[in-house]
Amino acid sequence: MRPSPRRRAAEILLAWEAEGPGRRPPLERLLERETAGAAWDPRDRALCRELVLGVVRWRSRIDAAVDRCLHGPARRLSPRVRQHLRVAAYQVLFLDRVPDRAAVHEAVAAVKAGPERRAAGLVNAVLRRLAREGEGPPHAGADPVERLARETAHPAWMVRRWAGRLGLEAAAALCRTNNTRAPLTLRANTRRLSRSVLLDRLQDAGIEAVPGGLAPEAVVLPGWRGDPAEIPGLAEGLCLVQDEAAQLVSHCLAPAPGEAVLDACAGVGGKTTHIAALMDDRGRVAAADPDAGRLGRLAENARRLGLRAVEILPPGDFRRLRAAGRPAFDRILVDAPCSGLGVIRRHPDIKWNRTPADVPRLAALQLDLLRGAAPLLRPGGRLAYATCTLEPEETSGVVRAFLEAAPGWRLVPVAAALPPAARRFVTPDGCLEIRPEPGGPDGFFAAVMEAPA
Ligand SMILES: C[S@@+](CC[C@H](N)C(=O)[O-])C[C@H]1O[C@@H](n2cnc3c(N)ncnc32)[C@H](O)[C@@H]1O
Repeated sequence: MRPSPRRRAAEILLAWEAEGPGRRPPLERLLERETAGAAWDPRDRALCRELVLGVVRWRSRIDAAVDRCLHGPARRLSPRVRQHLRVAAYQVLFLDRVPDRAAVHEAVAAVKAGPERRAAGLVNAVLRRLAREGEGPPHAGADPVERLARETAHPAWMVRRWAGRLGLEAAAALCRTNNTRAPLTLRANTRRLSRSVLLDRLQDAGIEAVPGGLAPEAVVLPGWRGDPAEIPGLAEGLCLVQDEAAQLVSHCLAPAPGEAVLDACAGVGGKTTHIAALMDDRGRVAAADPDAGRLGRLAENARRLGLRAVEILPPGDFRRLRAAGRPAFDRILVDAPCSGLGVIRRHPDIKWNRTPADVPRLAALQLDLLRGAAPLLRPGGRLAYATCTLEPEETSGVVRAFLEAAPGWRLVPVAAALPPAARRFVTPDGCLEIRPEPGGPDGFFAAVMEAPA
């Protein structure tokens, strides 16, 4: 039977919220798993995705609006009913293309068909009132941070952090950008074809495609709303999905053909495969990660892209290589686990999964990983550090702490390795630091350090 995107969206949200903050599975993983299979129509899959991400993006505002129509906190509702209400409320409040009555009808029918059928009348009344009255007056509290947090559906601790560092106006711009749609960006597999040939192919297939403004391999699909798996050429390995900021990180590392490179936190290999392509697939790119599932996907990606220089190490922490007496690497990339506060636009679940304690905890792990990578580098080798966050503790703070305890090491300015258009994101001390802007790349940080010769 054809799955219902609205009902499945509510089920995905229910599964995501079953755990508390910090323990919830990444929403992207749930979405992939729950919308896989031939029974799904690509448009239904895209709608389910839109609903899940939209509800999570606007979660606190949706809840406030529902509570107002409920005359009481939504907490008294069963978790399943609450998710059906949220999915319908998102459509009523934020999705113009869906008629309100269709959204209300579907939610009421879904509740009627489930174990809490007695709540169907309440769901109907709440959603009809919401459709009639909208969200109601905006929050009028005195604290500007609280007001901004409510308006943009962010946790107050995050907004306070940004407002304290950047000022209220810049924090507001960042929060608003986080609620915009991120562009879908591809990286041309330059082992197979040039960016201009990829652009021609996409345009011939009737897809709006433009060259990215920052990375030389980047192609942006501004109007793409469907399932990325449907992009022509993706399955044949002509390109892969990767944000431009992430593409710039591999350029910062500046690997050369024939070198030995370690991608210490390789994940699914977005950067591993880029590094191999930048090396003309000559030399060796060893990929390490503790997560066996991600390494399995990396193997598929490398095969699809036709890259032979990629060598996938058995799952585990790369620091064990030291005891195994592996030969030294010319370059190492530590694309470390981080709070991800620079990629909220793509992963709105990060807003509700993170806690303030994550930032110092992750900063300590990042410093450990850098210190563990340093002995694996040859004298004069280069160590690149990257995170998709802009929190100073996880970016410049880690680099500073590393360099303070590493005599003879120096920071290598990344500008020379970057295309001219990307140099506006280089900080005075030579690191890459991108703050998300509407339509632009993700938030990212990268620094390159050189070992003493
Ligand atoms: C930011 S992601 C890497 C993304 C990847 N480089 C890419 O471009 O697709 C961080 C990775 O670090 C891995 N990781 C987590 N803990 C780690 C550890 N202690 N040592 C090494 N890697 C770790 C995670 O499994 C995750 O895949």
